[in-house]
Amino acid sequence: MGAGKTTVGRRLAERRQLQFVDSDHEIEARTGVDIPYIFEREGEAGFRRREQQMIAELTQRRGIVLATGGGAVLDPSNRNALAGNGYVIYLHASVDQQLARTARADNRPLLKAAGDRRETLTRLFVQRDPLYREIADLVLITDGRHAKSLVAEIERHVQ
Ligand SMILES: Nc1ncnc2c1ncn2[C@@H]1O[C@H](COP(=O)(O)OP(=O)(O)O)[C@@H](O)[C@H]1O
Ligand SMILES: O=C(O)C1=C[C@@H](OP(=O)(O)O)[C@@H](O)[C@H](O)C1
Ligand SMILES: [Mg+2]
Repeated sequence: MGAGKTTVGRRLAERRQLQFVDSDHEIEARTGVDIPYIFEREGEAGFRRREQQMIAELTQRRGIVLATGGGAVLDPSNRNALAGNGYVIYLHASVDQQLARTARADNRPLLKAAGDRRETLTRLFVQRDPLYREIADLVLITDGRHAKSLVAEIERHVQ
């Protein structure tokens, strides 16, 4: 969360004239409600089921830039679908950077729940970082870097 998947993904798609798809936005469009509402009604497990279905579907499309939610990497079938169908970029961000980038938004239920945000992000980072590395074709350190420069670096790698 706050690594810049949605922001960098959208800019990359614009630059390459590809369609941009964000799995969270697709889930919201399909259900007609927002992510916090899904967490409220169905819990995280319900959201993960929807996310898994959506990623299975979206990874069958070609010629798109797909941004996932930060927790999609937890599910082995998501990891297989992503690694098997696309070029996977891990946008790495430190917990400090994530805290700064997510400070204002209130649309991330895992960060709104009771408890210390730093502790939550640290726990998620420890759990997820190895899983991202397992499937990444490219790892980019995003701390202190503008989206524009990250997009330029991705373009250099994929060309
Ligand atoms: N490289 C960056 N530098 C500065 N701010 C960024 C960068 N990438 C994203 N942001 C900002 O951080 C916030 C979270 O970015 P977002 O793209 O939603 O992250 P994610 O989808 O990975 O959770 C947004 O307000 C966005 O404008
Ligand atoms: O890290 C997570 O588990 C989540 C990240 C969110 O997406 P972003 O990573 O785009 O914020 C969204 O899918 C949901 O709130 C759960
Ligand atoms: Mg996002």
